[in-house]
Amino acid sequence: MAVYTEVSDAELEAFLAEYDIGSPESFKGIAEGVENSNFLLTTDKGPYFVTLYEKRVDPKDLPFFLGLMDHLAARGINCPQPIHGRDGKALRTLAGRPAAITTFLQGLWPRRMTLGHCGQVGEALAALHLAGRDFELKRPNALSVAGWRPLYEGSRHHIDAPLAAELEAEIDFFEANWPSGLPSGVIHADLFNDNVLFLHDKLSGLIDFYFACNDAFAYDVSICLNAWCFEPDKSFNATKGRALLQGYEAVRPLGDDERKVLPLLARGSALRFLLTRLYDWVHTPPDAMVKRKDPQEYLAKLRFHRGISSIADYGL
Ligand SMILES: Nc1ncnc2c1ncn2[C@@H]1O[C@H](COP(=O)(O)OP(=O)(O)O)[C@@H](O)[C@H]1O
Ligand SMILES: N[C@@H](CCOP(=O)(O)O)C(=O)O
Repeated sequence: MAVYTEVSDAELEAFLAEYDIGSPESFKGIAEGVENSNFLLTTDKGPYFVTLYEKRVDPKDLPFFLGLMDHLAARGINCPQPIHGRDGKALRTLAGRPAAITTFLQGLWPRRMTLGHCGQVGEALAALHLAGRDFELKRPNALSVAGWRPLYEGSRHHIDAPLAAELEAEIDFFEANWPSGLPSGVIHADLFNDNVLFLHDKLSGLIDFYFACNDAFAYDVSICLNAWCFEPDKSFNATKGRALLQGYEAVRPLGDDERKVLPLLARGSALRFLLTRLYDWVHTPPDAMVKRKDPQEYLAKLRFHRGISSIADYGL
């Protein structure tokens, strides 16, 4: 259960008075989620999604995230659209936290990922990359290579020496070999299966833009290959990988420069999620409200990609 902040009736009433979205009928905490407190608000005009931004979201990034959702929604991307109050503002304060209301998207995220999901995710990712090209605000990727060593340093005393040596060698390698000059723009940076909604097997929404930033498009593709194209036994499913890439390239073909470095990027993105999961694993008390995600899953992916030298080796 991840509702960190309780909202009193009086606080909710004062907050909603700023909007023109009808009279509230119910306001329920949403158990899923890790970072923020989320609520389903139903008014006589329909359902809305209310988020109170908790400590891990830097308030200075909120104009980027909310502005991006506005921008993408205006360009036809199915993502939560921030609701603006009568004063024009989408961001205000509720129960002492920065808070916003967005549209509520129908659909469920898939627990089992199919070929059909992978193709649609590829298409949606490319559409997002194209739609974000003229977004004016910028946000550097705080979890790119420069952010990896601090995560490792904060975790190293909790892991065994061989694993520490392996991770340190990976970070040394990437600090010296991270590709630059790739086609870049706004990326989602966390498009995992729990951030994509489907309705009757058709993609109905992309959510959770709170890691979005400016970085290489191909890096975002590599994040999706890792998140969508491995099986529970940790094996890579090349058929799913092909479906994802074909979906992506139907909308935005990858350049030769991007294809060449995809294995390196996939290894890097595996390390990025391994390190954040490891950091959370050792710093989140076992009785905390949130379920910790398994770092081992991403260690296996990292090791897999380390053995790959070209995109053809994946069977793609
Ligand atoms: N705009 C939305 N419309 C409908 N459901 C949503 C919306 N945004 C998020 N959700 C639901 O809430 C859950 C938690 O949202 P998420 O943004 O992933 O939270 P967190 O950032 O706290 O991890 C998602 O798994 C999804 O089911
Ligand atoms: N997708 C990341 C964790 C980020 O959590 P989210 O609920 O905000 O998507 C992972 O799997 O490690």
